[in-house]
Amino acid sequence: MRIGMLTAGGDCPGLNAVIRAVVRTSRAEYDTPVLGFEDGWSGLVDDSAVSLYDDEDIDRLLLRGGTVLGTGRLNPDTLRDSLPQIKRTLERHAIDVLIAIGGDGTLTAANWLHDNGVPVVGVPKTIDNDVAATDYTFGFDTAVSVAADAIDRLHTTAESHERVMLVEVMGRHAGWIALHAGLAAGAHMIVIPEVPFDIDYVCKVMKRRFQMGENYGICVVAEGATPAEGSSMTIDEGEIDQFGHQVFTGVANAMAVEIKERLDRDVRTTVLGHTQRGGTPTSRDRVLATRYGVHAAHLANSGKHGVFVALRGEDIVPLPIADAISRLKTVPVEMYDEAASLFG
Ligand SMILES: Nc1ncnc2c1ncn2[C@@H]1O[C@H](COP(=O)(O)OP(=O)(O)OP(=O)(O)O)[C@@H](O)[C@H]1O
Ligand SMILES: O=P(O)(O)OC[C@H]1O[C@](O)(CO)[C@@H](O)[C@@H]1O
Ligand SMILES: [Mg+2]
Repeated sequence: MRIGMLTAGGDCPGLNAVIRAVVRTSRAEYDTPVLGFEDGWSGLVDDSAVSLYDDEDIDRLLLRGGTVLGTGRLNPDTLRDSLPQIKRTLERHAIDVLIAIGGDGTLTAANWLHDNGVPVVGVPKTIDNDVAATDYTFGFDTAVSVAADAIDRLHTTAESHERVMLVEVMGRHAGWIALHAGLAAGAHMIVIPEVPFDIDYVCKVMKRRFQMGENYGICVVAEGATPAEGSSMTIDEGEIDQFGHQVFTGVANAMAVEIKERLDRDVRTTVLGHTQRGGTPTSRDRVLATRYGVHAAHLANSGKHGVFVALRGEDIVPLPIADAISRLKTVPVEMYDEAASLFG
């Protein structure tokens, strides 16, 4: 038995903890060698591989952010056209099963490989927390903690300068980071992709704060938020990049211009960007990533394929990869409405 492993899509804290857990479990309990493919799916297409040993270096990966295997995105058509090369790479290294660690996109590719006769086990990662059928993906807790810490710090400077502060966080289609970080740090307004916003309403919420005697306001905005149809604001739609993702044009900055004009207040924007994906994982993410890695290793070593590891309550369970990609897990409107009770 030989295991192949790769990380694909955006990086996130906890990827190295999965790698460590897979290697340690496979070597210690099954004496199975693990080979890493570098830089996402490209490593499999171009045969860029590295042996992973159960040594001190691997053990110390628990705390380290990013991924020692490297990651990246590859045009989905290029990937699909490369099936013969991928199969050749796997045969060359006598790989019996591939562990693919990634988000909805990576798991879509993993499922396609499985349908094409490649044994695959999936591990759900992403700061976006948008993978269906699992309660949480690792990376999310760290991203929320980074964003909440940043918002905490903005309260005092916003108050000192009597400003409206817009904080743009990641979240292409799902507003999980915005919702959780906004709630955790007491934001006065939260805007998410699932609920198109009305800029007049955002201004009304901020204005009400000033009328009540407060002198500042904080609004958290997910990068993928869009104005409601027919509302009095539009934003430029970015093009689709070579990996199939829309390029964002800066929704928070666009909102800032509108808010400044309408409220005649000082407005500032903070875009947290990739700080949310960097650095050491929180304890919660270390534990989740480690548990995912241990379970993925057991599944791979016992010949269970076409499944991914999912967190359901306190348990890690194997589910068909198809369940993970059946839909994007977005914030339910009722959950957003809970948060909306605190707006203003
Ligand atoms: N429909 C698809 N068919 C084949 N391959 C795909 C498909 N979707 C994504 N992939 C492959 O998986 C890679 C990673 O996907 P994507 O960029 O969506 O990130 P992800 O895994 O969802 O992680 P994250 O959202 O956290 O960045 C893509 O670059 C592409 O190579
Ligand atoms: O690192 P890149 O390619 O700029 O990707 C950014 C995207 O990746 C994510 O961090 C994870 O999918 C999204 O929240 C964000 O839109
Ligand atoms: Mg994704």
